[in-house]
Amino acid sequence: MLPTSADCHQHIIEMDNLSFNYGGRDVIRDLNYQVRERDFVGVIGANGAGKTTLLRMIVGLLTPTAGEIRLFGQPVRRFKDWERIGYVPQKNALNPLFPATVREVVQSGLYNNKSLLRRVGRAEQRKCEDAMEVMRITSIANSRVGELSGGQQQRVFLARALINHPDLLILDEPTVGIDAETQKGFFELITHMHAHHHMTLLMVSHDLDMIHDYLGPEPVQKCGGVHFYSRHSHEAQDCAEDNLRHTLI
Ligand SMILES: Nc1ncnc2c1ncn2[C@@H]1O[C@H](COP(=O)(O)OP(=O)(O)OP(=O)(O)O)[C@@H](O)[C@H]1O
Repeated sequence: MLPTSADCHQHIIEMDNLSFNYGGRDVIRDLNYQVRERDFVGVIGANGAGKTTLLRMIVGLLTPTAGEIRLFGQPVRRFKDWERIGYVPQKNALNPLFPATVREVVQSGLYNNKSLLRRVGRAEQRKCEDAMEVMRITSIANSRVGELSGGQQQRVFLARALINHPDLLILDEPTVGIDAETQKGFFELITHMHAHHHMTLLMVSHDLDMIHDYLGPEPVQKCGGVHFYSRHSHEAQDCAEDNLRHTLI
């Protein structure tokens, strides 16, 4: 049977009957949702609805009370390909004495956090310079990251997440504390990466205008107070091509 437009792309994140509670109080209850390759999923909800809790389960920092999450088909607890995923948590406030420079922190994204101060080759330096340029932090490349403002630090962590061109980018309120111009540039960048480079994105945001403009007016799924908005890049065209390939092979 030929794939339909709904199923011709790999599931990147699968959440099956997922629940989480803190001390017996349900935060996420019985969530079933799949993020497919090339989806851009926006997660909206009031403060305390459970959005950060959900992202922390997806990246393996919290264990579900019930149900399962799979990443690229693997249960999270067995998943090893973390370099395929860029994750920027909410509020990365750093100790002012944190010794690394902006450049070193951005470069560390190449090594999945294994070594902050490892030597890098020319191609890797180029990637780092590109990521810093995109996030407009080149002029502070040699500053100690602990001494920067919250918004500047956030841009450093975004550059670090982008440096590897991850297959899946997970962002928890990525533009909080960032000035309007950089915010606009950042949204242009991620929507471009979605539409033209087919990156898969999962983003928690309170920016309803951006979510509605890019992802549409209605959520595709709701779980308690957590609402999911979604848009797929080039769905019809890609799937028509895939169907054709299936027919020809
Ligand atoms: N470690 C914890 N122990 C107990 N309760 C917690 C813990 N962390 C979060 N909570 C509670 O779980 C609920 C969900 O929190 P979560 O941070 O996931 O919400 P959120 O939707 O991301 O909120 P916000 O928009 O404010 O970031 C909140 O009521 C919060 O108080």
